[in-house]
Amino acid sequence: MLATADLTGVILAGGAGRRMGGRDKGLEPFAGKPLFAHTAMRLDGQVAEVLISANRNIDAYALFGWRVIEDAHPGFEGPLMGLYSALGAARTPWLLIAPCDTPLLPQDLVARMVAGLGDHAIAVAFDGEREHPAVALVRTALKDDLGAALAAGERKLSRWYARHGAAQIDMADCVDAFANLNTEEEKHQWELRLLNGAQGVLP
Ligand SMILES: Nc1nc2c(ncn2[C@@H]2O[C@H](COP(=O)(O)OP(=O)(O)OP(=O)(O)O)[C@@H](O)[C@H]2O)c(=O)[nH]1
Ligand SMILES: [Mg+2]
Repeated sequence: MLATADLTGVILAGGAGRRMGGRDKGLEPFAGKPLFAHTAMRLDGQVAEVLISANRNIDAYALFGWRVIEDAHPGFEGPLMGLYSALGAARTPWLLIAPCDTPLLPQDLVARMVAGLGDHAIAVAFDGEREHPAVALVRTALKDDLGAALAAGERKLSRWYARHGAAQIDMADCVDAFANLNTEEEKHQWELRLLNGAQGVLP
């Protein structure tokens, strides 16, 4: 069984945020703090190190104290590029990625992902209906394999996972945990829901 010391947590915050007016989504205020900090704080303490995968406003992200990793190839190539860059920066044999815009991920995310990994090299979260490829546990040794896939044009997380026979981690009991705030409207709706009684969901 993997221990805290074996894991690096990575918050993917390097996207273009097109559906949020092109703004840096991770830095958008949400329920009192920047969106990315919700997930980063949740992982902190459950992993050896938290990394922030970002491509803009590096100084603003760095203010929070976590190491910031820029994509190896700039140009908003997608989350697979963020994963590749983080695999190169990690000092542990395993990496757990999570998006910057899912502030409600379960408190015990790390334990759940680790428990369901088995002897796979990748585990991906599953909400009972669909997979969430940006919530995954990945073996750091796959870096070169991913580098070759990227060089061959691959840009889709799920397609690269499929090559390695990823384990599915069933989280059907907490579908709301995967609430994904892509637009200003979604962010607003979730802020209202939390204010109207869902407090306690957030740390
Ligand atoms: N490091 C890195 N992360 C990325 C990149 N593109 C997307 N992501 C992250 O991957 C996760 C899922 O991406 P999306 O929800 O599509 O976010 P986005 O690309 O910023 O938003 P849209 O432009 O509206 O699609 C988010 O946490 C993004 O920050 C990238 O090129 N590099
Ligand atoms: Mg996108």
